[in-house]
Amino acid sequence: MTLNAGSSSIKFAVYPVNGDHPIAHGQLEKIGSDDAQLTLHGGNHSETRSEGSLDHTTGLRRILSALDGLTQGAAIAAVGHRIVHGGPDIDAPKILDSALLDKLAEYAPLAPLHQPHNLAAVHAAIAAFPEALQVGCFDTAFHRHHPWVNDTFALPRSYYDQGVRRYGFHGLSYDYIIHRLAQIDSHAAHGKTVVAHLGNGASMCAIRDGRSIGSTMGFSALDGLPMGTRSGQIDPGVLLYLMESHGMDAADLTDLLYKKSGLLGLSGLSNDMRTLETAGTDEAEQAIAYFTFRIRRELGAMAAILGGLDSLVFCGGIGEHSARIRAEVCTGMEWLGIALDAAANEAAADIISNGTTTVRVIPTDEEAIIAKAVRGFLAV
Ligand SMILES: Nc1ncnc2c1ncn2[C@@H]1O[C@H](COP(=O)(O)OP(=O)(O)O)[C@@H](O)[C@H]1O
Ligand SMILES: CC(=O)OP(=O)(O)O
Ligand SMILES: [Mg+2]
Repeated sequence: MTLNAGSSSIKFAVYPVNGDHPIAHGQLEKIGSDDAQLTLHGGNHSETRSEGSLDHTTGLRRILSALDGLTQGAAIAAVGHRIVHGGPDIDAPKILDSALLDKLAEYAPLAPLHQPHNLAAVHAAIAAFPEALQVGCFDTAFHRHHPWVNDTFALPRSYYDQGVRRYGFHGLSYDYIIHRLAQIDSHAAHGKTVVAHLGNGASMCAIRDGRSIGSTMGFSALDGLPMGTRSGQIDPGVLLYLMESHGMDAADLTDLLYKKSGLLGLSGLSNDMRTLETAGTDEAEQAIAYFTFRIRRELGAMAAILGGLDSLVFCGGIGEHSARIRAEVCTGMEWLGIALDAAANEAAADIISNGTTTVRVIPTDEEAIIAKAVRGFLAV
């Protein structure tokens, strides 16, 4: 079984121990809204149902009971978990024992929208499947060998030694995409690639010869692009000002930056791109304009650190499904060798650019990369 708790979703799948096609899979989306949707697929059965308003904990309980029905009580040999933060040392999947779980709990303040839910899922899985192996797969692991200049901040060196580093996230998604790109076009997978993972959380990754050399996310999953409810990059002077002049403390800033900013804050309406694209208000349009502006800006920066660009890949809920956002990101990027093919983009075709830089849409599959890691531990 794989469990992948994102900020607004829980994705899940059940695989046979020695096969890479899930026997059941699905997702609970729009957690935190009053209209969460649970989609289930398994055998001949497919359904989407409204779950109303629920949190991650209740959502996980409903998922486990729905899966029980779909898998007809099949024994669960192992559960693979997406864990957003693995800290400075972890660069590969790990068996989750109690010492490691205690260590991972210490990183919860660094990823408050994710780490507590990821660890709650581990404890729920231990309770539900006490005999199963529990495996952690880390969003940070793919980025752990960044060049030093991209791993540090310009603070006194002791902070780096204490773990104040640029970690980067969405690593399971990037790992999957680069594996998939290697299957589609092995030459491209060895080249200079930028992957834009645009979901409720959004980041971009600069990949050279299959390895991450830069991420727009940094110490936390707040940095870089604006997101559903997160600010993205912000001048730290703003935070000092808010503390000094508005009397805000750490809890106020956490709430502001993680839960009230980004697309939600700018639009005053929603964190959900589908809602913003159809809203038609000036504020919703400005939120979309800021989102795509920051993606283009980071794309230029990443092409600079890569020394050029061979491939741009879109993935994540927005990257995979919004032709409009892909078009707005690509507009004006001819100088980078991108020439959008509008019809191919509308159709979300494999290749959507006619220029020297290949632009692709590749649906990401964090579950597949988790399941692969788990199979490694089961030695099948
Ligand atoms: N057809 C669509 N058009 C535009 N945006 C979409 C579409 N489908 C999903 N999205 C957006 O994808 C985002 C969720 O992405 P996802 O990767 O599932 O989230 P999470 O970061 O929680 O894993 C939401 O903003 C949602 O509106
Ligand atoms: C790290 C992160 O932002 O994850 P998600 O996109 O699933 O919220
Ligand atoms: Mg996600």
